[in-house]
Amino acid sequence: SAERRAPPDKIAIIGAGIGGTSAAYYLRQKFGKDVKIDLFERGEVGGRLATMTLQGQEYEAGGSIIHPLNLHMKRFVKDLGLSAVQSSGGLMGVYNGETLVFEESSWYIINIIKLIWQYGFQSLRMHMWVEDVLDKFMRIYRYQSHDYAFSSVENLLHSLGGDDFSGMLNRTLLETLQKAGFSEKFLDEIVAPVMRVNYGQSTDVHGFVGAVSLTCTDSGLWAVEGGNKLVCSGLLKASKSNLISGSVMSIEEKTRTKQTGNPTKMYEVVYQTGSETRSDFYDIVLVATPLNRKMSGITFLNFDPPIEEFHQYYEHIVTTLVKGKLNSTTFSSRALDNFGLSTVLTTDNSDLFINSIEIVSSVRGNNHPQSSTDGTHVWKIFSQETLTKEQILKLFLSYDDAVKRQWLAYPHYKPPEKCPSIILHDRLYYVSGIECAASAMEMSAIAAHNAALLAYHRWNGHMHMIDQEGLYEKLKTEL
Ligand SMILES: Cc1cc2nc3c(=O)[nH]c(=O)nc-3n(C[C@H](O)[C@H](O)[C@H](O)COP(=O)(O)OP(=O)(O)OC[C@H]3O[C@@H](n4cnc5c(N)ncnc54)[C@H](O)[C@@H]3O)c2cc1C
Ligand SMILES: CC(C)=CCC/C(C)=C/CC/C(C)=C/CSC[C@H](N)C(=O)O
Repeated sequence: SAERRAPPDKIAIIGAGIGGTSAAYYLRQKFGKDVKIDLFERGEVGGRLATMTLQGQEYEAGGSIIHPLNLHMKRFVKDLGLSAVQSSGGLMGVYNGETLVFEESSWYIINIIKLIWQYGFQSLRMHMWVEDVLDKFMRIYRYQSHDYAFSSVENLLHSLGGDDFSGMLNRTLLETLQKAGFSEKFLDEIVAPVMRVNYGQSTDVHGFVGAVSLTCTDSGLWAVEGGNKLVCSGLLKASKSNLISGSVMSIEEKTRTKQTGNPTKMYEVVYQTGSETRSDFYDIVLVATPLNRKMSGITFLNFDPPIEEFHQYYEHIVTTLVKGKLNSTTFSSRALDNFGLSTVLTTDNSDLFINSIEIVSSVRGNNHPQSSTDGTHVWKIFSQETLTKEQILKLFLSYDDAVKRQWLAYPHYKPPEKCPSIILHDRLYYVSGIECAASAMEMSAIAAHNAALLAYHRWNGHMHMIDQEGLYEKLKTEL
């Protein structure tokens, strides 16, 4: 077996969302108990996994749903002793600004007949296309369980399914599905609404994020009881990392003399905590927060060549929770008693001021929308802009309370996509670059695992464990 160098003394991770906390977990697994890991967080542990409180109950405000085949998230929940709850399976409709162009039925067989009647076998074909992408995507778990790492997002995707797979970043979902023979009607009425609810965008996103988004039409979606952010606090604790509440301002490489007397290149991390500015030195640094358009306010000082800048902007999305009685006549001619839908998605119509509206349950409920005798529910609305009072009154006959949270939610996807480097500098790694492929909790966990493996192999000179070609064939026969 390959020789191992002494582990690093100190590692810094910037950002305590799911990316940063899972990086801490995997770094601890790889480098062992003696490495000091500092995790910097300027806001709340969880980042985009956060809850909002409405009338004393907490609801997911950011990352909400998890796919049944998101194996890292599944493993975290198990290892941390948390519980999963199934996401509610109410009925969905699609509104185009004038009418409901599609409505689910509570009868499975009626649903199938409706789908075939309206769209032929396109729904089935779409599921087959998505399952094919997902099948290839699942190979990452095998590669990571054998400790293989990738130095770029493109290499990672290429290892999963070759040129066709990494090439999905370069074509729009629309082009991809049109070429596969899907009709305009199906793309407008089914595919586009799914892109709007999940990524606040259109079918102009690239094919890979399109497929990830469409996996949300699978059954068995779930969430973490008590809130998805519990995974982050659990991983932080399990990794025995040291949380530093502060905002990282700059990173610079400097030569330091360690206790051993050897001059060593380290990164100086300067951060603001309360009114104080402090700094500390690290052997390895992982950045687990988007660097796009200076969103995270981190400056890389005196790097030659300079650390690249990432220009792609993040979509502004507003989550609004309203406890009230829906004005169902905004969407259909039916009164509330007869409405029956718990989710309304929307087509890509610029006159619409919402992307979606759905009934939600509190993170401590059993995730079946709390029953209501008077037609009042808690509704979650996604919109590009903050809703005005007039807009809320258009959606609701009456409401008791409303709260909102704004996000720079996920990248604006515009193929062809050139992903950021994972290796920003010798021992400086970028976890969040994976969001160029798709932004989701599981994607951050995969990127974190990859960055931890990459840092470990590069530290120990195990270059054969990085960007290995033909992994699928190589591992197919191994148990
Ligand atoms: C409204 C919404 C709905 C979503 N729904 C889903 C969903 O249903 N399912 C799903 O899988 N995904 C969903 N996502 C996406 C998912 O939430 C994100 O992909 C994921 O949470 C990103 O995690 P992260 O750790 O990579 O980044 P973040 O959670 O953004 O973590 C980065 C952290 O870094 C901190 N930070 C930034 N700059 C500094 C600094 N200078 N110093 C110190 N700390 C800093 C931030 O405060 C933040 O806590 C949704 C996202 C949003 C916004
Ligand atoms: C990575 C793979 C294979 C699957 C992840 C699928 C997934 C859960 C993607 C999340 C997409 C996303 C950003 C959804 C946002 S809105 C979700 C939901 N409708 C809500 O109510 O919050």
